[in-house]
Amino acid sequence: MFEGHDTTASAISWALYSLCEHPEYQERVQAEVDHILEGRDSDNIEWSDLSKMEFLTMVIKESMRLHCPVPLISREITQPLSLDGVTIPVGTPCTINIINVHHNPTVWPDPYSFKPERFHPDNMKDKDSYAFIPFSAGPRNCIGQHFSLNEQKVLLGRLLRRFTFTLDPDRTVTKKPAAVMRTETGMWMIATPRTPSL
Ligand code: HEM
Repeated sequence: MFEGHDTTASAISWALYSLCEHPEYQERVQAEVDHILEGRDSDNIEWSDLSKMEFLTMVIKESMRLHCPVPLISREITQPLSLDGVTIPVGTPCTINIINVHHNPTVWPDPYSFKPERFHPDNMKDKDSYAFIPFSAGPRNCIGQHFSLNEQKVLLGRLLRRFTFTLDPDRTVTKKPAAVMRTETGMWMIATPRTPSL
């Protein structure tokens, strides 16, 4: 359940949260989805639509950078590791804090701001491949990452086609890092139906 369900549920929730905080980006995603579905008699998102969701993809990645659906992962040192003159012995537990990696200001300027443009391919071409590791990296990285990205695109695309989301002003959203990034008391939103042209 952790890998296949909770992670993607967290990613989708936090992406919607950021889109509530930035209505201009929410409108841009809606315009992209409306454009893709324009003139069709169904809101079904087809396989061939997924690659056209360029801005939504940037939103999803920026949200996973900012909110880190999996906040940290653990490993154990299997061979002596020399780091800045210190040798770390075999058997040492090692935590890779994904939140810190994703908020390093030398790699991600203004790291606490939500800026989907960071993930425009032109802005990513010189980035280190370990700068963005929501799915971990290396031989034991996430086997479901492509599935999850597609699932997020379908879910968010369909939700934003039908509704505009705003945060409930009476409920504060507070992050609670756990095995996945949760909230202290839930993430309350208001979904207002919209009427895009079919
Ligand atoms: C936003 C969604 C997801 C995120 C952020 C995510 C993140 C991760 C991370 C960080 C790891 C490495 C864990 C570690 O080394 O301790 C991992 C491993 C794994 N994930 Fe995902 N995951 C997501 C979705 C999925 C989905 C949808 C599936 C299955 C359909 C999946 C299946 C797995 C499996 C089986 C592993 C273990 C791989 C191994 O140890 O070789 N994940 N995931």
